[in-house]
Amino acid sequence: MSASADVWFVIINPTSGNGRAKKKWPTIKRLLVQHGFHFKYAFTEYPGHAQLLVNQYIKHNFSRFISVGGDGTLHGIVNGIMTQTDVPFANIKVGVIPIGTGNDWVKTHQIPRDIERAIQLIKKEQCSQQDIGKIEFLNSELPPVYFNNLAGIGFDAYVVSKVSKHKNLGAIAYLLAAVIGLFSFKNFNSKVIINSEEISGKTLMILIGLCKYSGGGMQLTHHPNPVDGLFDVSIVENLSKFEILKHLPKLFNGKIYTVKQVQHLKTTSLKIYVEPDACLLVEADGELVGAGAIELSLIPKALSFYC
Ligand SMILES: Nc1ncnc2c1ncn2[C@@H]1O[C@H](COP(=O)(O)OP(=O)(O)OP(=O)(O)O)[C@@H](O)[C@H]1O
Repeated sequence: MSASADVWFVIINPTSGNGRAKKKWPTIKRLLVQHGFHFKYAFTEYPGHAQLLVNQYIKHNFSRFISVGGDGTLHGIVNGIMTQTDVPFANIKVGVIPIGTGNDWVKTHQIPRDIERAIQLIKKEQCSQQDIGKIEFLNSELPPVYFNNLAGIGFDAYVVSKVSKHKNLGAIAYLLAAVIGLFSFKNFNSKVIINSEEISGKTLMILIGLCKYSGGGMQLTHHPNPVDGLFDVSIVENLSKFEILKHLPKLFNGKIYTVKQVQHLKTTSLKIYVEPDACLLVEADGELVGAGAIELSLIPKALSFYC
């Protein structure tokens, strides 16, 4: 393979946006050529493939990647960069053409949903560095997972496990899965070690945010900032189903901090212990990544994005 730092590598997830990425690829390819990009490309063939492609192509000197897909595709690319040891993370740059279902990460960075405008933005080659989160599983052999948007344990991960069958409905799928999920999810006991403090009790979910939006436009943490070197943590205590439904609009309008059963904290690291038998799922950037107790740490301004 010809190695070149000047050639872009484009990763397309054909399933993103309910198949829209595959349909739109001929248009995207034509626009990339029109805008003067020299690139190689590959379609992901299975979940997890984006990470392997990035691992592999970094070895061949590629340092500029473009994600054509949604938050899950970008998550794979981020993990491909963070799990390789050939090149310093800071030398790799990522652009995004958002064509997924939720497209939550791009909202924080105001990356246009319009394909040509997204390409023009990448073409400007102006980068911003962003904090990246690392999740380590305390009671299993699973490898660490990195995230660029938001991670969570409990109800939100349960929703992620249910959302795929509704994705044909677009971003509303997350809300629908949340409402349906309410009737089968059971709150759990947790212990969070954060800023030398221990917070224990019955919990609905714990969210660890870097960027503002998740779940198709929900705002689940208070004032997250992807460049401040801090996680914005929401510990959502024992809300009943009725209370969740009552507060539903606050998940979208940024007023979650007004709900008294939600504690907000900022930190660079935390540990979350949960009942071992509850088998609580963990999600990162809308992808299911594991289950059980976790430790999270923040890597300041680890990655550069065209935005
Ligand atoms: N060829 C493939 N077949 C099946 N799944 C794939 C394939 N390639 C990638 N995937 C998986 O598809 C999932 C969804 O991708 P992605 O998140 O980009 O799209 P989306 O779900 O439509 O958008 P969003 O996450 O923004 O709502 C990811 O978990 C990814 O690992």
